[in-house]
Amino acid sequence: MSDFASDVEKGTSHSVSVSEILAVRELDVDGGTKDGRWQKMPQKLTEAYPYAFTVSYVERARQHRWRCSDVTFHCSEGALCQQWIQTIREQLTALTNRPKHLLVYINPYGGKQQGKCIYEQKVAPLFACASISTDVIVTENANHARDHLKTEAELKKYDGVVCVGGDGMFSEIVHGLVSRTQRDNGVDQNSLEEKLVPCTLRIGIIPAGSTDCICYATVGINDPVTSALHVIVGDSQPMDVCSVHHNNTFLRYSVSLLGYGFYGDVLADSERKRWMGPARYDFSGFKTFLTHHHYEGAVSFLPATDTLGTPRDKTRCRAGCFICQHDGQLYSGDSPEESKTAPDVSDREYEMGWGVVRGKFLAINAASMSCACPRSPKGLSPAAHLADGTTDLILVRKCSRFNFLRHLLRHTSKDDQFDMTFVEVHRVRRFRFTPRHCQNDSELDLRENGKQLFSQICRDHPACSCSPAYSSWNCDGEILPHAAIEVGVHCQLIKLFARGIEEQPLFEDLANPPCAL
Ligand SMILES: CCCCCCCCCCCCC/C=C/[C@@H](O)[C@H](CO)NC(=O)CCCCCCCCCCCCCCC
Ligand SMILES: Nc1ncnc2c1ncn2[C@@H]1O[C@H](COP(=O)(O)OP(=O)(O)OP(=O)(O)O)[C@@H](O)[C@H]1O
Ligand SMILES: [Ca+2]
Repeated sequence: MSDFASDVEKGTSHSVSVSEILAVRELDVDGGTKDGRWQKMPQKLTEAYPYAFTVSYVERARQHRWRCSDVTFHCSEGALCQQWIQTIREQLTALTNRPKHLLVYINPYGGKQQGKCIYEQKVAPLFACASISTDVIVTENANHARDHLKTEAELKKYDGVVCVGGDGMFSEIVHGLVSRTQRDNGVDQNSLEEKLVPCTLRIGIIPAGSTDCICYATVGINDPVTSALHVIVGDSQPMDVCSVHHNNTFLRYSVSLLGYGFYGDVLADSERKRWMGPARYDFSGFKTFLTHHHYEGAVSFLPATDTLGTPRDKTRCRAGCFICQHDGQLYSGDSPEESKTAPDVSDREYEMGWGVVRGKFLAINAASMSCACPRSPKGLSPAAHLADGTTDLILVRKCSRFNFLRHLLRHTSKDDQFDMTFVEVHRVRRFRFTPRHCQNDSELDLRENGKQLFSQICRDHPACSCSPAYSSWNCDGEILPHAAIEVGVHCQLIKLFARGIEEQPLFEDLANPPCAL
């Protein structure tokens, strides 16, 4: 290496794994790169080493943030410089997991309405630097991306689909891709017993929404540059998907939260206040907390008795998670065949052993992943796993406002939100909810009439303590049209351009090195 000088200070060594190199580009002797970028170089250096190339690579910063950094190598011989560039390019080409052509959907109205600007300023230049070509669609209405993926998109052309937006936009992509995959494979989504076919295309999320909880749980932060870099290096994170049915009819898919009672009411109220932006959830949350409605019904569930983890574990789902690598299964040997026997919702042997809980509930939540977000850094179910084939069913029984507030507050501290007499949590593969007053198919009419009646009464008598008979299900931020639902978890149905949250203790130490004498 004596013919080279790097612009990394002499004496410090720095190694970057090829898998985290984003691109390599040649520099002109005058300091300009062949791709038009310009870089200032000291004159002495250019005289001694007139040839140079720059390597762009992933650098880790605080709180799971990734940044694109450059290091330039100067060289005295042109042929040697070319050889290095060529070799690095060959190494990068050999990385087959990296996407080359992506389909990008931008929601211009999500979150703070910054989607387009975020993509153009922060993400597109990185994709270009990594030689990724894109077809970009700015959505014109809700469900544009879902319907395009479902029916029109020429999926064979792409190595992945990227959405710029929030959890709602991600949900559109999931619905489009999963439905398309089932249709192409002749699978009927209406049957809860059918084993769904996993999607082959990976999904990237460039966060530009209000909650971005999928990004938090899969990357550790909602930062557009970090997410773009995870796409470029071709990361892959499998994820469970819940299917939600009503009377053997498919309603929706869910990947994060299915919430009835508190979170359903917060969402229903907040939808009318979209103009407030992300603050609508805090406003409606406060209002819903004060109304303190409870709902009566029965929850039946199939516990995941054969699973490796529990919702009260201290360990967390992190990059390379052992539990997710084994589909959450307890298995006795190392044979790959054995580890592939993950039960899906279609397995009949699991028909036995259902549990039932009846009562009055303030909230019924099913968290398929932690649902960590800035409002609750550890999430609704801190020990939930991204890809173990289960969801954590959290039942919060009717209790005083004071106790419910204590429970909510624990989502923001280290204290255990499940360690309360009125809260129970079960790790399940499947569950059903039947509201108390639901007896026949006219539930929806009853629900709508009942809701209107009660909301009228409560508007007229704001201080009254009556609770309406029905709440709504919050399904990843969308309201479901039915209260009675049946839910099944489909293990690892989709894959994201992510790797799970990386443990970071080493970085924190390096960033604040101890003083040397
Ligand atoms: C006292 C403070 C307690 C704070 C407790 C906060 C717990 C927050 C847990 C958030 C869980 C988010 C789950 C993610 C669901 C997403 O699929 C979905 C789509 O993006 N987002 C929402 O539905 C958006 C749901 C947003 C829900 C926000 C709830 C805010 C509650 C505020 C309660 C205030 C009580 C104050 C009493 C003085
Ligand atoms: N062009 C559009 N016009 C109106 N709505 C759209 C458009 N494109 C997408 N949508 C819808 O906007 C909804 C909200 O978008 P998105 O998820 O990006 O932001 P958000 O709701 O602010 O964030 P979060 O879901 O994280 O809370 C989605 O459900 C999506 O279906
Ligand atoms: Ca899960």
